[in-house]
Amino acid sequence: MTRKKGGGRGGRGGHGKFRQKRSKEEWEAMKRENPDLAKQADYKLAPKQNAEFETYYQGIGIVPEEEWDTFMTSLRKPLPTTFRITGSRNQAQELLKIIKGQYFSKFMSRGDGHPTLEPKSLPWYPDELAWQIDFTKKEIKNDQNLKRLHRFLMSETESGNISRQEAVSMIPPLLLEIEPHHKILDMCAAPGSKTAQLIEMLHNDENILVPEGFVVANDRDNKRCYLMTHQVKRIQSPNCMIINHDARVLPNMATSDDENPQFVKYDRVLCDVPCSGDGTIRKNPDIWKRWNVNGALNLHGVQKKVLQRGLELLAVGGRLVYSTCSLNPVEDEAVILTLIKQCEGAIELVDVSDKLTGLKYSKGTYSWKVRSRDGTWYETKEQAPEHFNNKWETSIYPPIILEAQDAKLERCIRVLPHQQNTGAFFIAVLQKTKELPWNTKVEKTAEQVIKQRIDPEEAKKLQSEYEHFTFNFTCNRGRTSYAKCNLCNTMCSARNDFTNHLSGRRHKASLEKLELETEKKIKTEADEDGDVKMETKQESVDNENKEGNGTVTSGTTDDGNTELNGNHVNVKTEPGTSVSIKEEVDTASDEPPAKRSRPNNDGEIQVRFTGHREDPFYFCAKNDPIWPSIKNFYGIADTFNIQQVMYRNMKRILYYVSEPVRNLVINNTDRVKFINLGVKCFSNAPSPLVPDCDFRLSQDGLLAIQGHIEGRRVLLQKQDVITILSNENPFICKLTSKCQGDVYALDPGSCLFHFKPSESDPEPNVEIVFCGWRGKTSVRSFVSKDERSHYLRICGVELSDIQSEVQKKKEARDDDEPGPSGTETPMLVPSGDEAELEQWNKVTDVPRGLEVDDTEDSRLSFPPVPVDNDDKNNDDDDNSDGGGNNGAEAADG
Ligand SMILES: C[S@@+](CC[C@H](N)C(=O)[O-])C[C@H]1O[C@@H](n2cnc3c(N)ncnc32)[C@H](O)[C@@H]1O
Repeated sequence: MTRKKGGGRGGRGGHGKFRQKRSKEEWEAMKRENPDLAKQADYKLAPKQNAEFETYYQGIGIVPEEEWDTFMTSLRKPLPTTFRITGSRNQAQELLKIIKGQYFSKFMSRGDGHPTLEPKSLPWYPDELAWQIDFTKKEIKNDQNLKRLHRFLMSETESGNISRQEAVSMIPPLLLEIEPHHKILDMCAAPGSKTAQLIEMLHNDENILVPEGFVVANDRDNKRCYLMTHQVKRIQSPNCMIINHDARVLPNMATSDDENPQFVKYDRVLCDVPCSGDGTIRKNPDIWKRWNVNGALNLHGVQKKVLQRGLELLAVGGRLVYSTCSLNPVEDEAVILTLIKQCEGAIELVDVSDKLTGLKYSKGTYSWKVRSRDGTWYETKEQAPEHFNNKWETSIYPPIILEAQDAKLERCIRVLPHQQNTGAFFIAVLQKTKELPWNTKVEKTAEQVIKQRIDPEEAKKLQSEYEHFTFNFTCNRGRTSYAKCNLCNTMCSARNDFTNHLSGRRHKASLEKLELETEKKIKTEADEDGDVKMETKQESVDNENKEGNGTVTSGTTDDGNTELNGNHVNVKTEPGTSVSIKEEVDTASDEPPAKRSRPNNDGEIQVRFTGHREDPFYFCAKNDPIWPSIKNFYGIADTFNIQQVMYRNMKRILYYVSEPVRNLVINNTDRVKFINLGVKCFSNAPSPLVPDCDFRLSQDGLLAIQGHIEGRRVLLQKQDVITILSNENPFICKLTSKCQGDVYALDPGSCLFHFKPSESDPEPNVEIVFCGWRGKTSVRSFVSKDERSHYLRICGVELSDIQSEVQKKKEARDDDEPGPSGTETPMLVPSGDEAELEQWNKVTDVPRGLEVDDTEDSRLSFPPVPVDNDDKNNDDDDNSDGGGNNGAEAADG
């Protein structure tokens, strides 16, 4: 019998009959007729109470008794609004000036009987770039007086210049102290608010257009990876890649395709693990209903394994931040302490108390208790009944005081909601001081082992008995600290892990596979004389990987062991050969190489990743035939490496990635499931006006590549920026005389507009670079409407100044009068009411080429409308090119 999704009382995510979708009217009727039922059905109306939650946290003692009531009261209130100003330092400072001057000052004291807005900058966030307003998002949205602020926040968020993020969630990236050269791993990254912050920090130095470092953002949930793509895309960084793996077994990434490749060790790791989330109860009131003590107990194991893998991938000297939005020590200190003990001095908690000046928080706790669902408290494993201990891990119990002191657990940070009106959060900063004990390269010989063992006879016996294992007896007071299975690359950290592994399916399968492989090798490599060339077992496994038939990557599995990670892609091979992605791309051709991911029956080895199947990533070859025309047309310097340009399906949209990102992709396609990377830098949009080049610049990747572009650059004065951005297609003669000269000197086609502050034109104190089009008699910009608004704001333009023009245009449209030929079209900037905003969206999103034409004959010369339907790399809502179908909107191009 199958149960309907979401149906059934107590079913996963369902509140039985209450959980059906209702229209607004139905809700209203239900509230009138049966308020009790309505309350139960709507978690927003349900009482914010949970007796088990209260008893538990009162019993645990992380909130001082005298603060308990304030703590509970604050948990029941909705969250205030917080945001960060992003972007390069200069851009951020300019926007900050505008926010303070034009938005906040007006709302500081409204004098209309309403409470004032009182925005506060978060004292612990550098340069006044993070702000809190004690109004909820909804209050801001619904208050007529705050409409303008609301629209500003929305528009600047969409253009990526501010990020609406919970205050506490900004702390972990901050504590990672990112520098431009850092290799950064975000293990559980979706939906990506912290990833975005990490990428921004990587790009903090505006003198470095493409930093050396990179961000690998991973999430196990395939769908959430796509959510993250949207979040990350706003930042337009060629230094980031999104991958899709279980963080417990996150594959190693090779830095080369040598026989013995080096694997990436990250300088910074963010381990923002899945958690019970009770710290987000203010934002997610449904947690009141479903919280119980088992939530944390269930997650403790996963959290430990993700952290363990993070520490394995961290470079010695590197820093890892572990964080949860849970208040529960079982998910917090218990996880940290376990790993500190397990790592035997290789990691330590960092004291960051001086890094967060002004943040109120509680220090990590030394003691807690474990509670079962029947309400019994346990302080030690010994107190708990056997059935309880069989179910839960030993590491959930509190430590003895000395252990907690040794580990310096007080260095952990727990932010409580009432301390400064935020969500609750836990953060621990760890430093890796030496290699982890189970990763040390020196493996003990049987003789050494015997010397250090309490029971040398048993060690000797074990070592000779289990040929695939290496035993390490060097620590833990003479007890076996681990046995490593060299066959499966599995770490067994306790005696029962070892026996479980031996009898487990994985080990048996590996043994069988090894036998089969050895047999096969013996057969195929027997020469005519019957000589047999034997391979070592390790070589056999290595070769297997090179052929794309399984990848040896270590990772930690459900049972805490490290295993072979069977993540795979389809690698097209002729029988007996292996084709690397490098070889494919070096064969320059206009056609994409054969699809690597398409299975076929001859010679292709099919190996699978989970989730949505991704199109492959192809990199252009050095001598790629598409390149000379682009290079010549835009005057691209020789410093630009065409091999960093990538495409996915057809060479219609070209993406740019940083060099380290490219190298990681080409060396790891058979190990890693890449979801998204690169920024769009060129797209194919042929025009009869531009016979020499079919590719047009794209705003997304412009900042990353503009340093290499020597031609087709028009220097603007501030007045020109305003003219171009506030009109759809202004005549060239409306530009300043110097600018007119530059534009007339260009042939029609895609170009780059550049404003640099100078002595004569000092404001705004920030460079502005955007894509545009030089038509026959007019120019236009190719940037999204939100970006246009942003740059105009930076230039000090009050959008309402051109409101009347919008109104005129709107009226003309309403009367169904076509726009007069030979006139330029005023920009449609949103002003006051929703209707106008709607109109703005409508108009700027529709291809309007013919309508806004500025010369009679140019109507005939519109380029065919290129539809970016193979732009799968980025998601569908790409409006960065002025919205609508690319190219077709060009004024007269
Ligand atoms: C707390 S959320 C991360 C929030 C994110 N860091 C941010 O700031 O937007 C936890 C994430 O972990 C992911 N996740 C759960 N189990 C995982 C696993 N075993 N490996 C990797 N990701 C996992 C979930 O899909 C979820 O997106």
